Amino acid sequence: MGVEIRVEGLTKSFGRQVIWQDVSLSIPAGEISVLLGPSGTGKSVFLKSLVGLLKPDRGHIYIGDRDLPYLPEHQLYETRKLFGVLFQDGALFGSMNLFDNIAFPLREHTRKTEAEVKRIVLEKMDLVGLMGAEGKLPGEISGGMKKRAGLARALVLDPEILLVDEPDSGLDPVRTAFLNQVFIDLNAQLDCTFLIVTHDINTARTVPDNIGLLYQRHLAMFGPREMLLSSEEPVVRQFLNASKVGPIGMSEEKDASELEAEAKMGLDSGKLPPIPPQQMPSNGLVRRGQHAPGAWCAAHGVTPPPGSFVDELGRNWVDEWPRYVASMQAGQAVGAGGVTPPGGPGFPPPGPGPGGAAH
Ligand SMILES: Nc1ncnc2c1ncn2[C@@H]1O[C@H](COP(=O)(O)OP(=O)(O)OP(=O)(O)O)[C@@H](O)[C@H]1O
Repeated sequence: MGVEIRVEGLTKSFGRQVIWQDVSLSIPAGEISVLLGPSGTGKSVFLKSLVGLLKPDRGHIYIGDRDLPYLPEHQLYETRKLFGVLFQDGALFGSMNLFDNIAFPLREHTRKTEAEVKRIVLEKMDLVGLMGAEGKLPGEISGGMKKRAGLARALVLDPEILLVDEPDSGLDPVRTAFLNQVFIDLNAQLDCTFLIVTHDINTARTVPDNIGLLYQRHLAMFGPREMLLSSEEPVVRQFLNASKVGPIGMSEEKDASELEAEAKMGLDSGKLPPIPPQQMPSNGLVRRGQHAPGAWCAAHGVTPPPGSFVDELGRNWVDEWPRYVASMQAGQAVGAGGVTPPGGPGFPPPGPGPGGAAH
């Protein structure tokens, strides 16, 4: 089922440079969370701290009852086995083919036979859509395939937590969309908590169950996707809508006179854009963290902007969702008499679980 990561009062600096301070949040077990923030706000430092590669100045990172920064070396080593990490470039060994790259952690950290190694590696390669590429070298494959190979390797020890650093870096929008679909499908099939650091606003708006935003050495906000997408908080609003108008400027923060000038010019239309439907697993499985579209807004008395939860075919998924779930529960294949996901493969319907309880 994945495990919860509970962070309390975490602070990190390098020399006199404070990266972030007093960061507290709970990353829910089994769900997908995304961490956003302007460049240089310390997102990668946060990931590295979670996995114990960097030591915070103070604060706690609880995985169950283990407080990671204060574990003795041998317990830290054991606890790290709960994590799979996908680094930006996949971090593959250039001289090894994909099979050996993916098999590496199994051969290093377990006593599995070569037959077992082969079964597990092929299973993970299948999960990320890389069957048939076992013999390729990293230099012979595309950037998207490298990321998927790195992902297969991150999954090979069946982690409870998957940390992903900027999966979209160096990928075109189509490859990014494909990789996002892989994350959604994996999260539906595996018992694993996902934390993805990204700059890609489209990913942040459509993939996660929860969003966090680092800004000016603090965690500006962390919570359910719909909460942040309907937030009027200026930094959150500007970042999630990729707007030039707001407190974030070229050099991270704008001064008061710039903000006043923007306000005078009335550059901000005052309207939030619609909340897009959340991406759905392509195999029709319902993910643990998914909730009925609009459930959070309804539970918290928030009126979503007009057009929220309407797909590009004009269907309102607040209404369509119960029919979709019913067709899944009746065992109908997607599209075969049930409700068809919008846009076909690669852009499945929004989703939540039956009952759609809010966070
Ligand atoms: N090992 C280190 N020693 C000293 N400073 C570091 C170290 N690692 C990171 N930093 C500094 O910490 C700050 C945050 O870096 P980090 O890479 O975490 O930012 P980021 O939010 O991931 O940025 P981006 O979105 O551009 O990747 C930067 O100023 C960086 O130079």
